[in-house]
Amino acid sequence: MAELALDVRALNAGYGRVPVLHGISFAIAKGENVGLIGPNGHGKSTLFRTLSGLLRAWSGTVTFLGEDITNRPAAEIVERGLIHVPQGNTLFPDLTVQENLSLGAFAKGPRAERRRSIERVFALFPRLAERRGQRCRTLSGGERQMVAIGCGLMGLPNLLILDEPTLGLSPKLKTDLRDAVAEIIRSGVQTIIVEQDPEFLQTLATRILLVSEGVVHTEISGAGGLEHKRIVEMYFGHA
Ligand SMILES: Nc1ncnc2c1ncn2[C@@H]1O[C@H](COP(=O)(O)OP(=O)(O)OP(=O)(O)O)[C@@H](O)[C@H]1O
Repeated sequence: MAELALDVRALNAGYGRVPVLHGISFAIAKGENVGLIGPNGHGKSTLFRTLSGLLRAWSGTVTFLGEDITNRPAAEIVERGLIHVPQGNTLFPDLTVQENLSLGAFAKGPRAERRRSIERVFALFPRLAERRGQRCRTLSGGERQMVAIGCGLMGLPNLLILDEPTLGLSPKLKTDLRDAVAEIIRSGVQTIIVEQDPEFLQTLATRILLVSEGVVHTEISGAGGLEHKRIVEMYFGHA
């Protein structure tokens, strides 16, 4: 069996007494880029919160690069290179683009690389280089999303989790973002991407998991790209 980047086994978690993840299991090999789709409210974000130490697992295990990280502190999980860019606006609104990016490199290893990493983010998103001194509250939605992904990259991820990166973006910005994520993957960063738009995942993911009712319901894979029709069939039951 291929060496695993991430191995999630029988994971249960939820809020208060309400379960959301119902024993979810899946494994991701090193180098694989995986897409995750599924109906709203079926536990995708909850899964990522649990993987990244923001929510306690009730039972089950999460193994990352061969080490058990179940319920480890979030800061430790980030230092190990499992970095989650959550959905929505999570930037510090009164800090500038550059200040927000710098905070993404708070851990010791990434801190030493901070200057180089910022230049890499600016090369990837030239719009941010032009706006490096601008407060994040005045950025457009698309620019904020770029800063959020940039913050994730500043932490030097081994595995970068992007939770609905295209939410609210225009078709043109979606295309630009897809090109940027493709570039991130080419640079050697493995990704898991949650996305409602199958076209966005088509060229980026080599495997797509459908998460429904807190478990992996079904999956499809395709070397060298996934057929749009197969993704739509998986999602809706027909093309
Ligand atoms: N902080 C919270 N407290 C209580 N319930 C929550 C909390 N966050 C999420 N939930 C509930 O957990 C369930 C799963 O939510 P989650 O955000 O994981 O879904 P999702 O699949 O990511 O959905 P979406 O695609 O809409 O982002 C939903 O019923 C949601 O209302």
